[in-house]
Formats: sequence, structure tokens, C-alpha cells
Amino acid sequence: MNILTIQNLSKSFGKQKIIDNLNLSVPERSIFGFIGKNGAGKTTTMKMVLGLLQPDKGEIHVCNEPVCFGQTRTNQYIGYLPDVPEFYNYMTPIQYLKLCGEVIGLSKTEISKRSDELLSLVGLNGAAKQIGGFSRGMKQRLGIAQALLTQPKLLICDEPTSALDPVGRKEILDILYKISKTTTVLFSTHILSDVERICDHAAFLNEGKIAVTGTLAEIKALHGHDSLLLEFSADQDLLLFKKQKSIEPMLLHSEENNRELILHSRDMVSVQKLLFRVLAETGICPVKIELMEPSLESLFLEVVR
Ligand SMILES: Nc1ncnc2c1ncn2[C@@H]1O[C@H](COP(=O)(O)OP(=O)(O)OP(=O)(O)O)[C@@H](O)[C@H]1O
Repeated sequence: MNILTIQNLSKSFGKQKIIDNLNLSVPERSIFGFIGKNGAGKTTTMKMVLGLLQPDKGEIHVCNEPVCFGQTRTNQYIGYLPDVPEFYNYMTPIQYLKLCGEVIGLSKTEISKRSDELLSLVGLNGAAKQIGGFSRGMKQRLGIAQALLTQPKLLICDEPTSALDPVGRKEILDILYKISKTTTVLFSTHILSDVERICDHAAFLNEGKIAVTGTLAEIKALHGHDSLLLEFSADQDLLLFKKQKSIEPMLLHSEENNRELILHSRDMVSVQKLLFRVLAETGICPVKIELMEPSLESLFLEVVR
């Protein structure tokens, strides 16, 4: 079952069309990477899912219920972490979660139990200092705890890792992965390695549409290609190799970096067969030949090229 479906969604700001007939399905219990470059329209899409922004056209369903602009009914299923969460800086985490729990009408016992569980989940149990003194990573972690207070079915996070250092990023990714065992997680990002690290599903947003979507394995199988890295011990070997033109028609493209050459092809078996013939004929002996798996990064660059 899909926890979120978006059909034929469009949104313009003035004359600028940001979202253009977008279709997207997020399966229940998935951890879903919503990928797009800066300004692609990720936040705009999320705001429409939350009913905070009015679409020009299209339908959104959360847990099979229609999302209506200006109404919060479907938000009972959603926990949301904005890209820059705001807090009362003079409060401690426990005071802040208590306040949030009271606002949403939880009992004292529930507030105390949920706060303990959630602060422990995000590694902030025992953090007694005021939120104003928190690092960005700690604020993101507290934001996740707050978003989970209502025990949502779907957690939506807007670029939760983009402003963090590698340690902070890893902490957030580990937490999101843990949460995904019980809650569907959708997060937007332009950091492809984060998606490869924890997501099982992804979608690439490009020019207002979903260019590619599916499980990571499906995306790589359908849209990916293999790459072969060759490293030469001397510049003249690389030059001599580049003069051999027989492989070129089989390549999508190639990249050169010092004495390394990366060949991209959809038919790497044929490339390899020919390559070994060329190497035998020319006497060139690369110091390294390595088959590289398709990466989300190379796929994304092809899509947005
Ligand atoms: N309220 C608004 N009025 C006018 N233009 C807007 C508004 N909100 C967003 N935009 C524009 O829409 C485009 C998409 O913005 P959005 O914030 O959705 O992108 P994003 O993919 O989340 O980008 P980023 O990764 O930089 O956060 C941008 O060009 C932005 O300037």
C-alpha cells in the first residue's frame, strides 16, 4: 500500500512553473529519498503535501485520504521536520517536548513516557542545557523527536542533513534508519550518498517532474550503466590508448582524471572483450582495471544534464 500518492500535481509562482504534472507514490514502510538539486521544488512539494500551499492542479492522498489546502486533517498521520527547525532557545529539550505534548493534548503520563523514549531515540536523553546552546545536529535531532511526538505514520524531513558535518549527518541518518523500522520516512536531499546509505526507494525531481523513481535496485537496473576504470602508469600509455578508436562507438562517454580513464557503457561485457584485445595488440598494460557499480550520483547527473 502507498502511504502517500501524488497525482498530476502542478504549481507555479507567478510565471515560473515549479511543479509540472508531478506523479509520485511512497510505499508504506519505505525509507524514501526525494532527490533534487537546489531550487528543484522539493520544499514546495512537501508544503503541498502538508496542506500549507495550494496546488494549481492535482491530487494528493495521505493514508488514502485527500489532502485539502488549509486543512490539517491528514496531518494527523504526518510528522514534519522543516529544513531549519525553530525552537524556544531558553527551554531544555524535555521542557520543549512537554510544551509540544500539552499543545497537542497528550496526558502528563504520555508526555513523560514519550519524551523519555524519543529523547533516548535521538540521543538527547540527559541533555539538560538550553536549546540555544545546541549544535545544528542536536537541533535536528530534537526536531525529529518533536515530529515523532504524535506517533505519525509518515515522517517527512526537509533536507535533514544538508547543513551538517559528516558526524552530524551520520547521526541523523542512523536515527532515520532506526525510525524506518516502524514509520515510513520521506526525506528530501541533494546528497546522493545519504540516499545510497539508508534508502530503499528514491525519486529524482527534475524540471518539475519525477524523472526516475522506484527501489534503488530498480533505478540502477533500469537507468544505470556500468563504468570501467583504467589507471595507466605513464602518460604515453594513456595517450596511446586514447588513439585506439575501436572502443569509442560502444561508450556513452568517458572521463579523464590524471592517468585514470573511466569508460561508461550500457554494454560493458562487449567493451571488456574489445578492451583486452586492444591491450594485447598495443602492449599497453594498465596498473588497474576496475569495474564500477552504477552510482546514484552518476545517474542523477545524467538525468539533470
Ligand atoms: N512563495 C514563493 N514565491 C515565489 N517563489 C517561490 C516561493 N517558494 C519557492 N519559490 C521558488 O520556487 C523554486 C523552488 O523552491 P523550493 O524551495 O521548493 O526548492 P527546493 O528543491 O526545496 O530547493 P533547496 O534544495 O534549495 O531547498 C525556487 O526557485 C524558489 O525560489
